[in-house]
Amino acid sequence: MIMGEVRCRAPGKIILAGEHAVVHGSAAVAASIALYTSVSFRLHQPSDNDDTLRLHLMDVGLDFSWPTGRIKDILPDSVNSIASSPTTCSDETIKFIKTLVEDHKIPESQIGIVSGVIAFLWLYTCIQGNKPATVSVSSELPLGSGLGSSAAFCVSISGALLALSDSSKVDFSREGWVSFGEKDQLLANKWAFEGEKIIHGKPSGIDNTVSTYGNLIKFKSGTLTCIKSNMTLKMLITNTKVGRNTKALVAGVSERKNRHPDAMTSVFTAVDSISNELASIIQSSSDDDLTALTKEQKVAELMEMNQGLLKCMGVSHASIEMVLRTTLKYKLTSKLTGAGGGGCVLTLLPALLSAAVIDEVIEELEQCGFQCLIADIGGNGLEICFNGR
Ligand SMILES: Nc1ncnc2c1ncn2[C@@H]1O[C@H](COP(=O)(O)OP(=O)(O)O)[C@@H](O)[C@H]1O
Ligand SMILES: C[C@@](O)(CCOP(=O)(O)O)CC(=O)O
Ligand SMILES: [Mg+2]
Repeated sequence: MIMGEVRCRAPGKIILAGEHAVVHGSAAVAASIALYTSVSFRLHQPSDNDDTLRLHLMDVGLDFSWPTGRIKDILPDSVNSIASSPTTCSDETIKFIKTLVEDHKIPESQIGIVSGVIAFLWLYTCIQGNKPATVSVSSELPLGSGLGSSAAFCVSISGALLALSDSSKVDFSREGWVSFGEKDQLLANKWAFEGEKIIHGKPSGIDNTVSTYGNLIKFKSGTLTCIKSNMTLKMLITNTKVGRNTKALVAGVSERKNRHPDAMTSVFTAVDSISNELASIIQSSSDDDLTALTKEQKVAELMEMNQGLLKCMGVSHASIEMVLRTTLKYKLTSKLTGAGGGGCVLTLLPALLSAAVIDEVIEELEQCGFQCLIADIGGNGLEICFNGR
């Protein structure tokens, strides 16, 4: 068994209702999707004769390396952190970490990656100190598209770093991909939230939570409720491929709230009701086909209402509206998912919708330059696999 090497993976997510409003205390409903970010983490052995921390970001083709002495010089305090006590990176420390990232040239077109590298360095130094190692990250998720790549990045990295930390209680004897134990999940989720703070500015915590725990969840003010559902929920995910940045969109909604506090509070309250109703519909057991049909129609209506309110928040986009119009031609309901401003849109695919119609919709959307996918909803969360087995 190789004790200095581990792989972890964490899924992306879709938000069925409540994005943005959840940052302001409303309920939201989210599900994990079967697209994963994977991290391989290997601690260097003395025989490697390599005293550097290496980070390979395969999706963007960027490689970073820092001599461990340089990390210690720049971040003398965080290397004394305790892996079992997640802590927030101060604005001042972010500036110090930036100087480490600036050791490397990042093309202007990939500047969004800087916040991810800062989050990585914060998590790494807090959990592993300044040990030399090689970390590689690759993802099946499109980055910056509303499917929670930032959370999957932070969760998979936190999981891998914690698994090889000095205080790790992870059971190394298990084979294949296995879930984390309850305590390890809790800790990985807390650290991932700290990473998300660096990338999102003011995250609600829903993305890291659904990525850690998987399944279908309701989330409100930091509290997670698992949703048990026997309803078949099939969603088409359309990526408009319009790039956007969650941090800027979240900040934009807060600014709108500051300008119109009463109106925006009412919008958030309405979203709260929508999420709660959606959660109870998908939770309720349906015994006959008629009930299933009614439930589906209600879900569609709630999605439509939520989309209207997201537009009120200022996070829709011409490309999103284009997807809405296109799917409406087929009497299908869509809403943006994640931060909006471009990114991905969900379309509810009713259980009785024929495969031919689905193909037709996809073809029309792809002719607009969008990319469509249908992913399994509500699978596993953070998982670990030990190499050499
Ligand atoms: N696989 C990855 N490799 C490098 N950075 C990543 C990866 N996944 C996520 N990130 C970081 O997360 C950012 C995208 O997060 P965000 O804007 O919240 O969009 P989303 O979470 O919807 O994909 C990227 O710009 C990068 O900083
Ligand atoms: C807009 C928000 O509700 C979800 C953002 O998701 P994503 O980063 O766009 O995948 C922000 C949050 O809840 O932290
Ligand atoms: Mg994100």
